[in-house]
Formats: sequence, structure tokens, C-alpha cells
Amino acid sequence: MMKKKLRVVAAIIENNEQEIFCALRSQQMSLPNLWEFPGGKVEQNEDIFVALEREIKEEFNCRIVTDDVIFAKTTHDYDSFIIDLIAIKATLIDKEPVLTEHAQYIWLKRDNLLSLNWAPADIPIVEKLRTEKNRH
Ligand SMILES: Nc1nc2c([nH]c(=O)n2[C@H]2C[C@H](O)[C@@H](COP(=O)(O)OP(=O)(O)OP(=O)(O)O)O2)c(=O)[nH]1
Repeated sequence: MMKKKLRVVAAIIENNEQEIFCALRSQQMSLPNLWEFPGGKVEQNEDIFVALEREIKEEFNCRIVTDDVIFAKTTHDYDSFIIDLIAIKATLIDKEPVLTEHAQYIWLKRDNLLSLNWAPADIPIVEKLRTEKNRH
């Protein structure tokens, strides 16, 4: 049978201290106990930037402003599905995120990102963040 293909957007949210927002998937979610850049599935005909803002609002009850470019795009073949993961940088507006589905979150400097147990699809994005030169 053909594997299901998921199109997922993920936010690289950086704060004023150059820390990046990392979220821990809970026991109840798929890929439990793995860290991710928060986001979710893009709906049919939905704009990816709109999808990302929607997902962050749903999952953390806060608003972000996204870049208007894609930071990184990667494909990963999990046992039960294939994911197209689209990472987009973003900035938090209003307030700190509130956990609703995730088990935990943490703000980490780039150099410390590899200390977490990431969802496999996210590893290339973590690597790109660690080595990027022109940060903003
Ligand atoms: N949001 C997000 N999902 C990721 C990342 N890396 C990664 O492998 N994934 C996977 C986990 C999920 O299987 C899928 C995203 O789906 P989701 O979080 O919207 O929804 P879900 O499958 O947990 O739950 P559901 O909507 O099926 O109830 O992509 C990532 O960095 N961010």
C-alpha cells in the first residue's frame, strides 16, 4: 500500500535572546516524547503561512508573525507515513505560549539544540539552524 504523505509546517520561533522555541510531544500524541518545532498539518488548499499561524494559536494559544519565506524543507520516511516538513521562521507576539497538548517547552540557544531527542524529520532543520551564519 502507498504510504500516506503528510504536509506539515513547523515554526522556528526565536526570541530576543536568540533562543529557539522547542516543544515536547506528549505521551498522547503521535511520535510521543520527541521534541519538535511546533506546527501541524496543512489543510487542503490552505496557505502554509496561514496554516502555521493557525496551528500555533491552537496549540499554544498565542500569535506569531511568520517570515514570508521557507527556511528549510525536508522529507522523512517514517514507518507509517512520509512527511514533507516545511520550516518557517517566526516571531512571537503578545505573550508566552501556553501548553495545551504538548508536555513541555523550552527556549534553547542554537548551540544547545542537539541536547534534545528530536523527531527524526527535524534533524536536518536543527543542523541547518546550528550552522547558519546570517541570523536575525
Ligand atoms: N508539528 C510538527 N510535527 C512534526 C514535526 N516533525 C515531525 O516528524 N512531525 C510529525 C508529527 C506528526 O506525526 C505530524 C504532525 O501532525 P500534527 O502534530 O498536526 O498532528 P498529530 O498527527 O500529532 O495528531 P492528529 O492531528 O493526527 O490528531 O508530523 C515538527 O517539527 N513539527
